[in-house]
Amino acid sequence: MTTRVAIVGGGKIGEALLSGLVRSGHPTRDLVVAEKNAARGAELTEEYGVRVTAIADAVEGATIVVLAVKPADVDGVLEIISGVEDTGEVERLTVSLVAGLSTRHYEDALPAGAPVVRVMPNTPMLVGEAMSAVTGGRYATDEHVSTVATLLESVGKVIVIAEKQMDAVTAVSGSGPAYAFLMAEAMIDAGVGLGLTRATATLLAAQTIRGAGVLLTDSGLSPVDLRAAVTSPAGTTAEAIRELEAHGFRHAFYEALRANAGASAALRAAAPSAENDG
Ligand SMILES: NC(=O)C1=CN([C@@H]2O[C@H](COP(=O)(O)OP(=O)(O)OC[C@H]3O[C@@H](n4cnc5c(N)ncnc54)[C@H](OP(=O)(O)O)[C@@H]3O)[C@@H](O)[C@H]2O)C=CC1
Ligand SMILES: O=C(O)[C@@H]1CCC=N1
Repeated sequence: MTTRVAIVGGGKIGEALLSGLVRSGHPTRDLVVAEKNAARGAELTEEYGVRVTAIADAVEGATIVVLAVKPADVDGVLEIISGVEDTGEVERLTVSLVAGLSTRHYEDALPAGAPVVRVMPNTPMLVGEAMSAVTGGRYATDEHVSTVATLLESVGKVIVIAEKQMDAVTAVSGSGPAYAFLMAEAMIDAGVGLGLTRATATLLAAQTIRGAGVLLTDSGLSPVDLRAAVTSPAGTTAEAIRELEAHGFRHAFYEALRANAGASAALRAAAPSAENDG
């Protein structure tokens, strides 16, 4: 059966999914976006050739409804979706990309027994290089989870996890690209400080991070081994690593990821129907 996907929220991650699906050959006639901001909607139509419409219209006939709005906008969207009659011709699967909120939160708002799958993706989906983690709610069957996993495999790598791991996943891979970009900014600024042009420093940092990423995913070696291979005895890298460690680099990551996971849990605690079992 055709997978007709409605993406509610055409912001950063909604566009990343849209772009990834279009790049992977998903027919645009089977994709529709609901986006509140008309100018933004027009941009998406121009860029990807997809129809942008109101939520109720987008959801009608969709087999998968993806929620890609900010956590605070979720309940309003769920109210509209719940009001759209399920014709019974196609089963509607609700997929949330939203941080923090548990599958139970959606199940409580949707018609009884509605299947819900929760995903934590990341923005490299835009270029088909996402890392997505998937978990099913109480009414989601293995088939629902595998339908979503298959869809997301077309835009990157996928793992199926237990819902209780979602906050940790958000901390590592959901937000992870931001840490890599922050590191790139810092390397570029430091390179400029050492006399490189910004363009040269940007090229050097970007290709270095890309190359290191490919080594990490494809070499079969651990990060420890890969770093050791760069760190020549009495060499330059050892000096840099010593400084990074002296400035609390590793500790900063522990604390940053803890703060990130805490922020996810806080989103759940603040939700109107406070469900804390995610
Ligand atoms: N960005 C990321 O890297 C990741 C984000 N996520 C999750 O994805 C969700 C979206 O994040 P992100 O894309 O960054 O946020 P954005 O603000 O970029 O995107 C959300 C979009 O949804 C629109 N919107 C809000 N309400 C409605 C509505 N009722 N109908 C249609 N569109 C609506 C917003 O419009 P307006 O701005 O006008 O309100 C905005 O364009 C969040 O819940 C986040 O936790 C998950 C993983 C990674
Ligand atoms: O910053 C956020 O809240 C979202 C979730 C993961 C990445 N971006």
